[in-house]
Amino acid sequence: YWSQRKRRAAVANLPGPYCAPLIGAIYLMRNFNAKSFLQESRKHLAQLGALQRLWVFNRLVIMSSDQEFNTQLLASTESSCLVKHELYQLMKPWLGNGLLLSSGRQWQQRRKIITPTFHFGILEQFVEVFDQQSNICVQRLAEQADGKTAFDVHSYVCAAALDIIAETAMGTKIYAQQAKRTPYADAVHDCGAIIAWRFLSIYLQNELLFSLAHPLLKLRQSKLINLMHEFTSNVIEQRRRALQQQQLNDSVDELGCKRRLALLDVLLQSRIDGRPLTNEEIREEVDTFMVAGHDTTTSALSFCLWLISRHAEVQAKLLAEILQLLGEDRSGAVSMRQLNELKYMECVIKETLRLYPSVPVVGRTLQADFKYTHSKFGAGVIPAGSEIIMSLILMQTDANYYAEPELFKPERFESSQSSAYAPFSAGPRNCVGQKFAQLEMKMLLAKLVREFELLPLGAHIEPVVSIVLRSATGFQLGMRRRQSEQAKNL
Ligand code: HEM
Repeated sequence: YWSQRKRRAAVANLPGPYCAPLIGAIYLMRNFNAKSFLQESRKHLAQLGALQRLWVFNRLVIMSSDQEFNTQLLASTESSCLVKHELYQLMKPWLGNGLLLSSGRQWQQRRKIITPTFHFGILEQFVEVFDQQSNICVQRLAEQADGKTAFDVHSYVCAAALDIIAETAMGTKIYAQQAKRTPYADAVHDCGAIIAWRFLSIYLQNELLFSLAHPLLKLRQSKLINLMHEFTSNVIEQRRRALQQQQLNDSVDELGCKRRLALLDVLLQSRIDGRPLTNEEIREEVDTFMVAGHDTTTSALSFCLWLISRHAEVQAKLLAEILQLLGEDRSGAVSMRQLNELKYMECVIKETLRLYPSVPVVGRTLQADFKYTHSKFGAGVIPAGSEIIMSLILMQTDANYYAEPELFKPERFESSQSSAYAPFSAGPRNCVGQKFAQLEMKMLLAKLVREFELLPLGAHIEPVVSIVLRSATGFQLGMRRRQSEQAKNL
């Protein structure tokens, strides 16, 4: 237990904004909304530096886009450093104790059974699904590819990403790309926007005050959550029935190898503390993975396609690599080995996630004192109970870590990688779907760029912070079908 005086003394070495008696720096939040958040945070970074302390009433908050501090905290394996920030609890009615929100023993046990379901061998089985669903995405986009009309690519990518996560991790087809509407994806979008709005307002973070001040919005949030839960319960039910009918768990593939079980199959069969997971526990994970598994990759791919459409030289280099490694035959399946060879594409994806990390900010609440060392501030201790907000987006676009940080230059990743780079977070609570996401994004990008020329048409992006990063103007671009090299030479 630290007295208020000792807590103040512990962080006296760090700069911070003016904090008024009793209320602290709460006045700063009046300028924050989804649109202004990035700009405002950049302003504070420029004024006070990458590592700051501030007080909100008696809460001590450390704001860090500092590479040294973030690296040490994220890498820590102490369980006291692995608990998510209180604000994540706003997502609890939606995601329950799924992997993203849970902590302590519960998180540890679940992470242990879930991590192997994203093992290399399983991902290899998924590549076929990535391939087929990407082909459908290409077919759908062909209708837009008139070479002159700007359109928003987000909903196309989103439907493909939804189909992919459902068919791979959940073993269930949901046909989002064939449907006229995707109510589940719309609900994710709307509910995410409400929660992100609440993140930025102190009084709305309180469940009771939110209900009293905005009863209709609270009702809407509950309805959206019910809709999403119904959807995920259906996915589970479908898979449960399929498992019962076909005994898929014992099945072997055509080479006689035992089929590796995907996430939902494992959840349906696992035992924790000697008992199977309850329906509710399974649904929490399915909710978590359905949303974390499609919304993030949709954001990354949308930004990536938009950036490629605005950088002709990057597009040309990318196309050359795709044609060299995958060839021109668009009917053949693309393998995991081929995807792994697409090294320039890897740089394009990395550079996109540097500028526009799908999860721009992550937060923790320290359960014990955290000791750090810093080249400027020396050795220090952040007291237990402090809240840590780590801005990945500010860290990755800081001129102290990157030359010309605002420019899209995939080549910067060809030689070395800065340690001020963590779009998938790092350490024990890093993204469990990182490899999955990279392969999925490579497949979609390879197919789309091989088939279409991406054209710089329509509005500029306007990044806004929701739970994942979005753009207020959407992701507008044009597309034109490429003629094959052979046809051009005739
Ligand atoms: C471009 C794509 C993606 C990005 C940039 C991304 C980023 C991240 C980040 C930054 C975190 C840490 C969050 C925090 O500390 O609060 C995280 C956690 C997580 N991600 Fe991803 N993610 C991506 C794709 C995926 C995919 C495809 C899946 C599932 C298949 C997934 C599942 C998860 C889960 C379950 C966690 C929580 C892990 C834990 O706390 O143990 N993510 N992701």
